Amino acid sequence: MAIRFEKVNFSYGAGTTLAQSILHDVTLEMPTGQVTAIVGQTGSGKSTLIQHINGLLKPTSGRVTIDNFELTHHTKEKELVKLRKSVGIAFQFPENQLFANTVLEDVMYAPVNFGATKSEAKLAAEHALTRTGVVRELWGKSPFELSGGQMRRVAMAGTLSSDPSVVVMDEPAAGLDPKGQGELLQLVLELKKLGKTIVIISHQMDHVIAVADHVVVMHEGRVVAQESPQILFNRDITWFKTMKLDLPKAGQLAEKLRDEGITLSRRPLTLNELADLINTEVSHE
Ligand SMILES: Nc1ncnc2c1ncn2[C@@H]1O[C@H](COP(=O)(O)OP(=O)(O)OP(=O)(O)O)[C@@H](O)[C@H]1O
Repeated sequence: MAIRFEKVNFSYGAGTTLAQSILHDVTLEMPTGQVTAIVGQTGSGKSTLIQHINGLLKPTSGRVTIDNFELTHHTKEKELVKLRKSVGIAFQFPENQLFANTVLEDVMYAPVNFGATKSEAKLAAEHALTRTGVVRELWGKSPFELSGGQMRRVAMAGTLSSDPSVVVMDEPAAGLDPKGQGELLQLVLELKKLGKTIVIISHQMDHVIAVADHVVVMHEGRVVAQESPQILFNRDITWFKTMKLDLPKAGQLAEKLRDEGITLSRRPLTLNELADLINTEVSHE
């Protein structure tokens, strides 16, 4: 599913005296079947932007097109059901996404909500939990008994269980240990192989280099770059400083890859390259 933003402006509290203008004239494209990373300093509007992809937020003006669905200020809530089935979002704070009595029930919620029978939903949930590395012993527990990293995996399973064609992840690696981060990046690449369109917000430039085909850079609510990582990471260092991006680390990584003869244009990275990049071990299964 191709995603296109055209001249999107967004204000929280639009039309009130407290209106806060956050997105300014955002025009961008997230290609079908590719991984788009959104980067930018804290408060640049990344989370606000991605909530437009499934209509949780609607543009104050402009429009978002997701395949043939058009989202504008005037789109009615009941029209959004179809869109929400196609677009799954894993939020920045998984604890806000979880609510059911058990892990399994939580992950079954989306498929049931979109019309699956209980047994179909259970199968889908079990599959998603396995895929995100949640061990069976945790399936009967309350999601609120889990560690931060486990909660994130369960929330991710809840996003995947309804098999959306677009998967949006807001800081999915936050709270995961290095091994968990490696597994998460592998999951992103697996989902891409399945043909999904993936949007990932990340502050970690090494992760961006490892998985992204396309990078959107946000600065103070505006898109200031949208290009391949190869082109982006060849920009002048002063540009990254202005955008307050963590370039030193990204720069070193790009340098290291070049030294080792791994060109950024070769996609996907092998598991060894990936492990090396994020300094951890990844499983070869
Ligand atoms: N529900 C809300 N109501 C009012 N203002 C909000 C709301 N959510 C976010 N904001 C404001 O919008 C701006 C952009 O926030 P947003 O969370 O989209 O940025 P971000 O780039 O995702 O930041 P971070 O990297 O810290 O997650 C910030 O100034 C934030 O305070």
